[in-house]
Amino acid sequence: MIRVENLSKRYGEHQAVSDVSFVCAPGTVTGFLGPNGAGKSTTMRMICGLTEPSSGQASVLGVPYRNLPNPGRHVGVLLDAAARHPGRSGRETLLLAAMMLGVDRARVDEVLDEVGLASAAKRRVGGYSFGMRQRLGMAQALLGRPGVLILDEPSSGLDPEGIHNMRMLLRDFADRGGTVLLSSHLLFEVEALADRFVMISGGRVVAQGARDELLQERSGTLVRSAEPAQAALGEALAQAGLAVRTAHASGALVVDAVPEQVGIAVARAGVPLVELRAADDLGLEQLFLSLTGTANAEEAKA
Ligand SMILES: Nc1ncnc2c1ncn2[C@@H]1O[C@H](COP(=O)(O)OP(=O)(O)OP(=O)(O)O)[C@@H](O)[C@H]1O
Repeated sequence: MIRVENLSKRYGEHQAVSDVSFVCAPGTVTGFLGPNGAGKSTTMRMICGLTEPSSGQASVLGVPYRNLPNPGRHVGVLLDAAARHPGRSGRETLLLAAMMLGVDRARVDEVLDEVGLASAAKRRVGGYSFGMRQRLGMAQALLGRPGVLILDEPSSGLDPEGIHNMRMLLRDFADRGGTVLLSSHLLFEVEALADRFVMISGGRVVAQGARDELLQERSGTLVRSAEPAQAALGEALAQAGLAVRTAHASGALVVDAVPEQVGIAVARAGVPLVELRAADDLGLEQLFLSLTGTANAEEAKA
């Protein structure tokens, strides 16, 4: 379990993160999404005790990260894949980490295998590609058999096969009861994997929830009555103060409300319906772009 409560971070005049709150439950993958500069890394660093929040708090497994005894045995963290000693081999890097964590050496070969780095394990990290460093970072995060994973842009630099394998690995991890928080600025990287999404823009959470919740909340309700009752339907919606966003040629209306609100309004007016459902004309990608803006937050700031 990861709990983030009203986290904020100010750098001088710049508010990098504002009042961010969310919870990641065991058995789920949470996709933390936002454009460059949105505040994802800063939030994750605050969760892991690497950046001091200006206000608010975060806990992992019920306590602040810094209070976890031997945190690597509980939480696997991948924040900066580039930060590895270039002169050591991948295997040496992990053997050292295993010694510090107090895990057996056999686990090193297990995780090298899991992330697909076994064949390059004896090569110096300095010669690794960015994607290979990401794999190594992932291996290190998994080393202590943690129950929680906090991963900043873990897919960046990976080839399609690497992305696929990582998705499988993380899905399996969550299905066995693990908690995963992973960030990305690209929706497609996490869309197929995440159970919940936290969307952040300009340091603020602009939406959060499961895919269907997010779409349902914002895409409205499609409602249609048989021809003779169409006027009555329009009146019933107006009386209930529900706005019609789109009127389709078929007579169907898309209303800015959840299906329950529309259902109650038309039932009160006694209007017979032939269709009532969540409108699905808005995809997650469109929602993400509309909420976070297509512009790069760093560029917008400049
Ligand atoms: N140490 C720091 N000092 C000053 N400003 C910082 C610092 N770290 C981050 N920022 C600023 O805070 C904002 C949020 O940055 P952050 O790295 O958290 O965003 P991000 O969503 O992770 O972006 P990216 O996808 O580019 O990594 C940015 O405007 C960034 O310039």
